[in-house]
Amino acid sequence: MSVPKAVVTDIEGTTSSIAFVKDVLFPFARKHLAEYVATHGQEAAVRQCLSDARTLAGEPALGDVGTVALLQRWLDEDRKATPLKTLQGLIWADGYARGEIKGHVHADAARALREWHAKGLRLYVYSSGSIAAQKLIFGYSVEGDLTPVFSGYFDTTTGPKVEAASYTKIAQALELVPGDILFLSDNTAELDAAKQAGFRTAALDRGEVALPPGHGHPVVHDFTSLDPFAHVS
Ligand SMILES: CSCCC(=O)C(=O)COP(=O)(O)O
Ligand SMILES: [Mg+2]
Repeated sequence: MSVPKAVVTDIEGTTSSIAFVKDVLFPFARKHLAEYVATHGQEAAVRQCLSDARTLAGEPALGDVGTVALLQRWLDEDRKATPLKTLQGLIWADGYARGEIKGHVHADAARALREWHAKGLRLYVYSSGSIAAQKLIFGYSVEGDLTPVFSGYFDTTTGPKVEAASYTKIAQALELVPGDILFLSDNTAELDAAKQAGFRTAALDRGEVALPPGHGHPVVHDFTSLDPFAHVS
């Protein structure tokens, strides 16, 4: 099989540790959510998130305090809801800018992404984190600014990561046939959806969570053992 023309990568559990997202990013957003909404609640982007959250919850009459409580519940449940993800990105922006957060990216992922980019492979991100949040984790990363290696970013505004239609949309946006794109993720439901859309896939098993048995995707433990230039699926 030919070399893929593009790689699309997940973040949490793939380029970056699950522990960083769960133990640093999510608690930071939870801690600052109420204060952020109180301070920025009149800004159009924040009002839109609050309104979208109420619509999504089917509770259009909820006040700001009730909406914050709803968003905190969603955060605790790790709901991949676009208004929550957008707000998280806005809150993290302050943390990154103040130097309170540095984005975790595994050294092997940073090294490989830079090498693949230098060799001309087109690289994209598809994460449930908002596009703004994706640019922050890679822009303020412990491995330096990785944003120059990426040609584009996709988030839940393209669609849920567990639906094949989302990957079809990404392939159309990249103007590539799905079989020319390799998708990397630690989540086999996402990999199944990508495979259903015709993408090539590889599962990252970094040992933080067990992959379900019998998923059928090629498995690698880090990016070092992943060579898209020799990839066969
Ligand atoms: C952009 S870093 C925060 C990631 C995040 O919010 C999340 O829900 C993880 O989603 P992923 O699709 O990267 O597993
Ligand atoms: Mg993931």
